[in-house]
Amino acid sequence: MFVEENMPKVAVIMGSQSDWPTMQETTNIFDDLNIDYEVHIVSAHRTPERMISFAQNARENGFGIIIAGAGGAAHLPGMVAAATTLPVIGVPIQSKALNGMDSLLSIVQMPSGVPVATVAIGTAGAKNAAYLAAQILGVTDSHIAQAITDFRKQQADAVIESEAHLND
Ligand SMILES: Nc1c(C(=O)O)ncn1[C@@H]1O[C@H](COP(=O)(O)O)[C@@H](O)[C@H]1O
Repeated sequence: MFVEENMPKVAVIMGSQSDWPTMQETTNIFDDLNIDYEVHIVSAHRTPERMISFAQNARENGFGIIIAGAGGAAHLPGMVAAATTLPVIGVPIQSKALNGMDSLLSIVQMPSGVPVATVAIGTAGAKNAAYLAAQILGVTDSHIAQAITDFRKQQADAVIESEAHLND
């Protein structure tokens, strides 16, 4: 695995272990793109001191971006964003009761001055959180930028390929 010297890690955090099947979609992409990350369970509600300590120390612990997944009353991404100036990407987990609309609205409507870059509900959002983080890292890391360019090409080729089969 190639990791550029001093490249910041991405923190992938989630409110509960039950969010892992969704957030694993994020880390699978980091594995494919050779991006360094750590996974932690941190909850604004259940482990508030741990959340504040995690967010306040994230930069000195080598993180450059935080991806936070949470469901229901999804306060984690916004509260982490309040306690750090690192960019925070919020992933609304698809909750059972309200299908993730609760998660989405809890994450997306931040007051001005404390942004959370909010992606779509569920696994599509978890994947896009990884691509967005990679694109941000790619601003200063040419290897990651190239990996994204290669991925986009494969994606486009797959679309063309899928069309070809329609006419078999
Ligand atoms: N939204 C939050 C926060 C938080 O925002 O701090 N902590 C846990 N949770 C969410 O509660 C849901 C149910 O959790 P359990 O399955 O553990 O009961 C999860 O989707 C989690 O993200």
